[in-house]
Amino acid sequence: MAEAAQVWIVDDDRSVRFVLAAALGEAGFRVTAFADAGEVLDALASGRAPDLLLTDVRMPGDSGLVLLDKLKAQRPRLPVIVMSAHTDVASTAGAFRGGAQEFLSKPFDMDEAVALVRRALPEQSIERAALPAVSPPEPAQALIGQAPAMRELFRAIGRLAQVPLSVLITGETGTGKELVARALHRESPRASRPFVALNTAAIPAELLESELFGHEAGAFTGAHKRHIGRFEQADGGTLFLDEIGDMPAALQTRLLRVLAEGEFFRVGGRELIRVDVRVVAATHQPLEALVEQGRFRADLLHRLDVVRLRLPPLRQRREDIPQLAARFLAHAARKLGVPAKTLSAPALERLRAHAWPGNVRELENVCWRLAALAPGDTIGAADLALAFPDAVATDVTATPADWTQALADWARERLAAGATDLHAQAREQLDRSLLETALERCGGHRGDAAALLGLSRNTVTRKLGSSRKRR
Ligand SMILES: Nc1ncnc2c1ncn2[C@@H]1O[C@H](COP(=O)(O)OP(=O)(O)OP(=O)(O)O)[C@@H](O)[C@H]1O
Repeated sequence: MAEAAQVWIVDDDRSVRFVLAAALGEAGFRVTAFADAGEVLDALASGRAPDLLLTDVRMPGDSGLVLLDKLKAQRPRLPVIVMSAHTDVASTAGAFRGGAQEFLSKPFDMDEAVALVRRALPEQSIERAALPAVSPPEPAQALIGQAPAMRELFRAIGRLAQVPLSVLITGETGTGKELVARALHRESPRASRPFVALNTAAIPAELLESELFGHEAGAFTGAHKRHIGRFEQADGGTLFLDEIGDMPAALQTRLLRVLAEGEFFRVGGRELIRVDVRVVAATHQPLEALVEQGRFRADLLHRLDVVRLRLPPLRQRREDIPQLAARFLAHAARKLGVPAKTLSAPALERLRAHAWPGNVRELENVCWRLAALAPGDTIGAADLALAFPDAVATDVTATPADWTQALADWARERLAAGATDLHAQAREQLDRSLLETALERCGGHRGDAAALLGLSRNTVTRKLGSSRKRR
């Protein structure tokens, strides 16, 4: 039987201990609360240990930061979340420098606190916390992939995690770039230090510099307090820069310098900050093309792109769809508290045929909708309409964009060349491709091929006859 992850809370405020313990207990964690640092050290000395510890800063006796120091000396890999109403520099920067995984400012929202605990826990313990004892072990965020390209990728992650080289991850949106970056971190000697992610495209250009490098109080209008940037937060760990192609030019120059020198000033600051950060960048854009257009610095590309990992789009690894869908359906059912559903063979076949412009994220969303909306235990092909709400996507067997485009190009060319029999030609080719593919899949069995295509056996026989005659 899998055990829930152990979370320890240290706070001298009894009401904080109470509400946190209740929320975390409800989320499936086993929680022990302590009123001061001394109690925690005693418990550790007696051989007990948590999977994660949440500590207040100001407490009678040892402060949370002193406790953090002592804990890190004994258990360097233990994730610690420091919480405080004092979001001043001494507390936040001290917490991160001391090796805290996260900082939680009080007062906090309980959902936020639970989410932070989930994020900070090592994957294995999340798995233990999130799963009811009867479920098969299934890591919440593990990368799934049987396709050859994915297996090759996993091997590369294993090798690359050990060396501190910069990695550039490329792939369409939703292919799992962030998951790969997290895996690189988790498997690396930096695993006990923070993984910090920043989506360059999601932050307004004027705030990006201070988000990355921090700022001093009064550095600009509105900068009331000192702010510790992502580079500093990630010290000793990994900084994941998503959508790096969207970084403004001036900041590219600054980033390049910081990567070369490993040190920087906060915005408006005079203190030179040195950090040890492994940068993993990701992009869905062709950076070489951006370099040619003068929108991305070639020297920055070379610095980030020491090793490149390419994530194939889902439509090029359709063999992974059944396993991914099963995982997402099971996960969604657990989270929604509904019975787990499975996909019928025709439904799965249709999912395999879909073009997946949104890749794994799109599949994940579809599975969540099916888990919530499909009426029975088995999801039939007709139920898929529930998960593809807009008109274009409703029919998941709709022609994939790549060949309709090719067809349109072909038609344009032929029409320009004066052809007048396009429809007959295209239809014959369409019939032939569909029939051959379906027959190949069914080992030549016409009845099965007809069922797969949604045609009668007689129609298939007739079409085969006419297509053979014409060839
Ligand atoms: N191979 C995989 N196995 C399991 N889950 C995956 C896999 N790839 C992606 N996912 C899931 O799909 C979703 C999208 O993945 P992720 O955010 O890593 O993609 P991304 O390429 O970084 O997207 P974007 O380019 O939009 O930032 C996440 O919920 C992730 O957990």
